[in-house]
Amino acid sequence: MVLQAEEGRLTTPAVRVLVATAVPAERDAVARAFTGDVLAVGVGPARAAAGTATALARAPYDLVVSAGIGGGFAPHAPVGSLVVADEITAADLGAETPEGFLPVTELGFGTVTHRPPRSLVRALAEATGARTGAVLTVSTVTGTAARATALRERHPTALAEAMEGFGVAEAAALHGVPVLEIRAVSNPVGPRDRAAWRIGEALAALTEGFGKLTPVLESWKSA
Ligand SMILES: O=C(O)c1cccc(C(=O)CC[C@H]2O[C@@H](n3cnc4c(=O)[nH]cnc43)[C@H](O)[C@@H]2O)c1
Repeated sequence: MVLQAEEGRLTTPAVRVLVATAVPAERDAVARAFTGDVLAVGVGPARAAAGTATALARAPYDLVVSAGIGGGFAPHAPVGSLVVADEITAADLGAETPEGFLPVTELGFGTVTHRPPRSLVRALAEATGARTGAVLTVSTVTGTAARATALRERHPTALAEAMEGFGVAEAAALHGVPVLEIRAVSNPVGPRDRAAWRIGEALAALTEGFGKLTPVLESWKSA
């Protein structure tokens, strides 16, 4: 490991973190509390993968974080709560069959799940008070109770859904970089009621969570 001279002392270099959000409002909420690189890469897994892969090709990073607001599965992840993913799963990448949904892995292709470093997830949850569980990546925001129930039945540990985590994780995996996903819950997963989304509350929770992140990342890097 290269050592840096800082005020006459030798220190280990800071952990290099890339945070990828979907939209600028999420980027700004993270950047209010966090000094690493924060990029708004766009909405959906494809834009998120492309934007993250481009950033990773330009500079070296130790960790990539997919972050933003998300839908929470009630009652496990209420509005305003923070979720750190112990599993980032593409929930609609596969095939429908008369017998039900088949993930691409059961069709013989690719992957549908990425797992963030367990010790880091645990440490972050302790530091921030976040809940830990699966965060699902969907290309279509869930808009019915039936779909919410089907997703929880298929993914019993799911706490939240969002639209970018799996894309960010695929890009990170291609570059051999560990990944995290952190979501602040703005709305329940279920019947669509966009007017009821508590975006301000969720963005404030995101800022507060990232304010507690840096010491955890520093001790993880040096561990
Ligand atoms: O209108 C605004 O001011 C505003 C500010 C910040 C973010 C937004 C978004 O619309 C972000 C879209 C982003 O949010 C994720 N998301 C949020 N809730 C859900 C959900 O229930 N299911 C899936 N995704 C959700 C998602 O990652 C979107 O990319 C607006």
